[in-house]
Amino acid sequence: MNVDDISQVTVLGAGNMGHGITEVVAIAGYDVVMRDIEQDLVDDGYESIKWSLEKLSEKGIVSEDPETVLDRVDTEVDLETAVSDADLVIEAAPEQMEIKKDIFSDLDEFTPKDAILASNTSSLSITEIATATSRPEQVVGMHFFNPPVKMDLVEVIYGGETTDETAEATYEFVESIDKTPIYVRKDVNGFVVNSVLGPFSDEAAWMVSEGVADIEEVDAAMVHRRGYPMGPFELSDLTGIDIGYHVRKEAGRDIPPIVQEKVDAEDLGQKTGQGYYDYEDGDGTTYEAGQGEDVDTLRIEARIINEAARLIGNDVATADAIDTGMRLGAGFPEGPCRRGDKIGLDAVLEKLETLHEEYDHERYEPSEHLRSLVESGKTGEEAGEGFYDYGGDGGERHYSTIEYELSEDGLLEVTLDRPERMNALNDDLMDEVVHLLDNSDLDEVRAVTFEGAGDRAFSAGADITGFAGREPYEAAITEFFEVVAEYPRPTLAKIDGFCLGGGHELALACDLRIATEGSEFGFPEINLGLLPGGGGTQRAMRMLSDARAKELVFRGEHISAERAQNWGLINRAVPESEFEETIEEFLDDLVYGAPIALQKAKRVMNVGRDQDLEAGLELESQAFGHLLATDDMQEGAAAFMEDREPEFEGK
Ligand SMILES: C/C=C/C(=O)SCCNC(=O)CCNC(=O)[C@H](O)C(C)(C)COP(=O)(O)OP(=O)(O)OC[C@H]1O[C@@H](n2cnc3c(N)ncnc32)[C@H](O)[C@@H]1OP(=O)(O)O
Repeated sequence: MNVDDISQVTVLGAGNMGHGITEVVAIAGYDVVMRDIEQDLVDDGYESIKWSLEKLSEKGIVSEDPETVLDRVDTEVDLETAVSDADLVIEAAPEQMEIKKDIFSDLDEFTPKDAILASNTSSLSITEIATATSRPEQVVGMHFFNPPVKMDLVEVIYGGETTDETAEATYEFVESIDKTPIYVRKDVNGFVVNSVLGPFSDEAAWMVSEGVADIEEVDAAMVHRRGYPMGPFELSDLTGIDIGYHVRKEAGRDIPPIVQEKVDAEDLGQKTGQGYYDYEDGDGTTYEAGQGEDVDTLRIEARIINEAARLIGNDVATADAIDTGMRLGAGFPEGPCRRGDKIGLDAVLEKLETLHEEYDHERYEPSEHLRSLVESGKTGEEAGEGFYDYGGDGGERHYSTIEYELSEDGLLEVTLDRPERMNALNDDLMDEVVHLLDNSDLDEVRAVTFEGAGDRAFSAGADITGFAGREPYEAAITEFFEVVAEYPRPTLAKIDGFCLGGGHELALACDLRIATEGSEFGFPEINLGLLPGGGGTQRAMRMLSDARAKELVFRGEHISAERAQNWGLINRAVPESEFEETIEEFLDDLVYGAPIALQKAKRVMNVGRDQDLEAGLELESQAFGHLLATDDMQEGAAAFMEDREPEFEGK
């Protein structure tokens, strides 16, 4: 079976995961049967899909109308009828091995022989589930995150017998429903995301149990100093303290005393009203920025990074897969491998060794892979190589927050690739764009486009989670915008969705801007007690009237693409259906236009704008004179005379 053979999908289970997966698959255009054991359950699931589709449609996230999507969803109670035509079955039944095995045994009997049988389990062994069938090579893990409609990640897990063909078809199917798959190549407990997440809460709990920090301090430090979306205790309260407790018990791991205390008292988190924080009489979390200045956050991060290294060393997943998984599945600001490379793997190893010596416990035992990286001098970004290659020793630099492609015609397409954060600009992303542009070969590049990954945003601005703990002297971010603005080739921003704050400033640093009609523009910085610090105040004043520029900056409101076009902030606002075509038309002129003339025109216009007319005219005149002597000018004139398209070579 390969992905093109998949047209009919059945989802087993109409609960939160089941109906969410059904909805995602139907939105992508597949026919889906959603099955549960009782009609009431199926009806509730169907209603939930309907409600959710209406919301997504109101927000413009789903363009088809809800009824059309719902037409692709059938509901069923009888298992045999539900799966008899299925090419792919995704089981999302309760997390009990016996239930799963019964289902898979029935699936083996009722589904077509070549159907792929996937389980959405988050904690059970795929290998064991597969033993209930006579075709374990077609059984695979397909772990969605909750809620499937919002969460972009799906872990594709190999069971002991899963073939590459099955895993690849599943991986490609996940891509076809607009989700991001990562391979988990061995059926390890917790797969990737939960394995790496384990030490986050575990080490925090040991630290508090030992009295080296308190709960609020640890949560504040991890959120406000290290940029995690939640503190470890806050997260445990959300997921349920008993869940982590049972995972440790089943894996035979020691239980930190503070966890044992909470479980004994049945204070299990939000669901019982009381956990590490009080949700019944209190307002939940009580930590604040500024607390936890002395917390040793490396203790927690070293264990996370060590776990990631262990997975890589055991061939469970690549560094890239782990980092993607932790960003998309757990909301980490950056993956543990990338973070480890920044901290320095030698420092991480040293921390683990010190802890190991102090506590003599296996949880601090450095993994073989981490040791071997450090021993071979691959200690991270500063050394030029760690988990990733940073271009040390002539290697090619790995980019983790952007993607790019350079076509043969010379179009360099740059994608801001942090869709889970609306492509917010963090230090890595800005650094990677600067590195890419600084190292590009101008003989090969004729024009550059910037766009955002995903379907929600060009970019929602600078990454707000990275602001905490920043010193004023670290705030100089203009280099990034200036490198874009001064790049000697024409640049074009392809804007589809939110274009805010620093994202808006990036768009303004480009020469041209084309947007879909539904896009929104704004400088919301004022609402954060900031001002646009990436050139926005200055560029807006030069591009717009005073009144309009100040309206944008002072009010912090969004404006529509139509208004942005009327104000002259963007070149075109077009319906989504005309977006790519309009861009093609522009790029045709930029990519095949006379490169030196375009370069000179850009420079003269940018530099001349900030000078008086006389100086500007002087610049223009010098550039004009220079162009008269180029081969391109000869070619342009000859093509005109011969009534043909010119072929400029940039000479
Ligand atoms: C020098 C430059 C300075 C600046 O640029 S300062 C930043 C200026 N920008 C902003 O203030 C915009 C902040 N973002 C928003 O207002 C909203 O988002 C939107 C209106 C863009 C969209 O709202 P909705 O549709 O409700 O989505 P959602 O749940 O808020 O966002 C989805 C995920 O994206 C993360 N995110 C959005 N913008 C940023 C950002 N600028 N920095 C870091 N993360 C951001 C969110 O937190 C969330 O993430 P999760 O799903 O984990 O909760």
